[in-house]
Amino acid sequence: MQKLLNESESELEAAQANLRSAMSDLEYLDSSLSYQNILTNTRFFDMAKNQKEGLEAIKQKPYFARIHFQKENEPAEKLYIGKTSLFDRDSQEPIIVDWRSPVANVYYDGRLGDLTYMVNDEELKGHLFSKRQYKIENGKLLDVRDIDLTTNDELLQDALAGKADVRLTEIVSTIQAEQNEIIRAHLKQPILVQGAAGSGKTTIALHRISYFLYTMGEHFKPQNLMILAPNRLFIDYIADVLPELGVGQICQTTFAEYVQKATNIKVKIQNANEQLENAIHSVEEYSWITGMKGTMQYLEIMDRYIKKLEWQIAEQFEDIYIEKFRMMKASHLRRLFLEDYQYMPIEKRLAKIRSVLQNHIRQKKKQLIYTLKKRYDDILDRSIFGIRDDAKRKEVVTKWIDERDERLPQVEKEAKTVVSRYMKRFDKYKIKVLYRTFLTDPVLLQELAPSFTKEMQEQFLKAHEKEAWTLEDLAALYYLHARIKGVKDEWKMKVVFIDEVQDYSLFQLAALKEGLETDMFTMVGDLAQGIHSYRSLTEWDPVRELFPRASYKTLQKSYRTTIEIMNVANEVLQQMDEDLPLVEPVVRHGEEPAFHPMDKWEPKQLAKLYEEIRGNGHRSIALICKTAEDAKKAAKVLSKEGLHIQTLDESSAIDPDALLIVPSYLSKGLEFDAVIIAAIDEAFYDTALDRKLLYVALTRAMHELHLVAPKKKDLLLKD
Ligand SMILES: Nc1ncnc2c1ncn2[C@@H]1O[C@H](COP(=O)(O)OP(=O)(O)OP(=O)(O)O)[C@@H](O)[C@H]1O
Repeated sequence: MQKLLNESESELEAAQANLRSAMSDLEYLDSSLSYQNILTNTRFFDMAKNQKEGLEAIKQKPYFARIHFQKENEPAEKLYIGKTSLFDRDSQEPIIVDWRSPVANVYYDGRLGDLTYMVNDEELKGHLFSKRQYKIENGKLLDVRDIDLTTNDELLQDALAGKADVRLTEIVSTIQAEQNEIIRAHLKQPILVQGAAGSGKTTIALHRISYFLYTMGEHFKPQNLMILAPNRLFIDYIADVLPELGVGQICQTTFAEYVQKATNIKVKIQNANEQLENAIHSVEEYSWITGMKGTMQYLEIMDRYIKKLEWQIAEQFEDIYIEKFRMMKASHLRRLFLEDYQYMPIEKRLAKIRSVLQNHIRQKKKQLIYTLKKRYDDILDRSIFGIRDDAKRKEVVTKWIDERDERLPQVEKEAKTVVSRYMKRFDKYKIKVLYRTFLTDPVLLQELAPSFTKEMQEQFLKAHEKEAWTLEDLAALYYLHARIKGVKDEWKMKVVFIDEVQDYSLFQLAALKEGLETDMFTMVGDLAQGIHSYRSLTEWDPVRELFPRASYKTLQKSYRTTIEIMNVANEVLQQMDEDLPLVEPVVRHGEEPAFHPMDKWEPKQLAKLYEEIRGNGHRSIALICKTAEDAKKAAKVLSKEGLHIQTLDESSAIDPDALLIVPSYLSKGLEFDAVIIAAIDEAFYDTALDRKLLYVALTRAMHELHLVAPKKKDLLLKD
């Protein structure tokens, strides 16, 4: 590797020198030639630079596994697997194969013995003699182990015993077979994953992106991929993994952010977590509206609205004329709009009709001018030869010539402007105004939502008296925008990865699918953590109906927590209304979660507990409360003790050295070495929402869990 690195360095230097001389040649060479020259040399320079950086990145840990493998009808070989591939310069033989390459699948998936694997949709056969794992750090080989089915995956055990860095890391060396199946599942098809807390959903989604770009990179640029995460905090949390996996430049955003950018509609939306807080405190009025706005029923209402607009437009088509000559019939234009171009967004259809008309009129105009000229010629002929009286003849001929000379340019001019004038009748839509009109106009509401009772209509109108925007409205705005204006190419991602998909409504997913015109979605989520379920998904069947091509997978093993912590979390999971299977922790033991009875905030005691946890060697430690209000209180109380604390909100950048104070719902997706759940002022009640909030909080802990409350039942646990 050092030899390759040296070579690569000299190549880079050479490329740099070439580029420099290409630049200096710019002045006296023919400009297009020198431009070419610079372009080629820049490309060489970039390649050399990437290669050198790639080599440097893997130098300290070039590979993590080796397979002794024989492809059918070929000699057996020993293949080393690493994060990127490395080839012998002379023979072009692989020295290290990339973990994403087809043959590496054998390492993740294959049992020892005869097996099959796929290359470019073709099934190949082979025989696997052995799988070997290496532990290499800083260029030193620390351990070597042969693995097969019977031995426990010690590398995995090691990895899981590691410390959380308040960041997600890549797991290429310990990907498990069930996870590998999802990472490598058919890339051109959608996939939906129900995975238990800590089963690696987020991690897998990120590895699938890396695998996707490796395999399909020729057809898809990273800019065409989008990952939708719940909030900025979460994006920050995953941000480091993508470059580590060799993936940069992919759009990482939230649904709300994406919609506002793609539609260019700026609205201040009520935060989903504020809505959630309202739900926790049961203060939201008319909560049926929030739920309803996420359903396919609401999508149908929007469809009806769009139909109505279409008819209004269709009615405005009239025959189009130049002078008294009809250029195109209204009925034809209407048919183009309502039928032939129906697959396009409304404004795109109108633009298309405009250009069709323009072309058509350009053709027709030539004919028209020809006909008119001919008519004048005939008349002039007749006048010249038919009128005897000189004066009279002169008068008539002049009249016709004057008329002709005035009329023909007029027709030319008319032909140029008629389409623009004609199309002026069609206004450009303002989506926000359009949608607000629907929310506030009783007649329109009655027409579009006939199934609403009188009372529902009244509540609906009342709820929208004041202009306010929620996440649900964004889905509707996006849908209307997509159907009326169409999503611009730069925002039309071709492949979408959604984490925490249980927090989406069906309408949100349908709107995205419609706007992006693709179903290539990788969706991962967990219904047991569906804390927004009053407005989002409570089962997967409707999603599977929406994505009929999607494969559906489940992950039941949790890699995050110890058996002891998972047992407590499972006790809460069992109380949920949904019939969800218990989570199986991978075999890893730890301390029994400790219960510390506390009737009111005891800052000294909590500070002592925190110090004890730190004393056990843990670094990322969170104190989770049910609500933001409670978290604020905890922060106030504890900061008086002089502890270094940070209260997390959605846009926080996590301080790895602080005691993190987090409201339960915001902790979703994150993980910490140790977690203290404090239900001192606000207990978790026996409601669907509280059970989920508590479950989320419990499953954040990797190694240690402490429960602080007046009574165990405040945490929904038995004494
Ligand atoms: N195969 C694996 N090898 C090593 N670590 C793994 C593996 N799979 C998952 N992990 C680790 O388990 C933890 C949980 O993973 P991740 O956060 O992706 O799970 P999740 O299903 O998204 O969890 P949640 O639903 O709770 O957000 C992470 O620390 C991850 O690195």
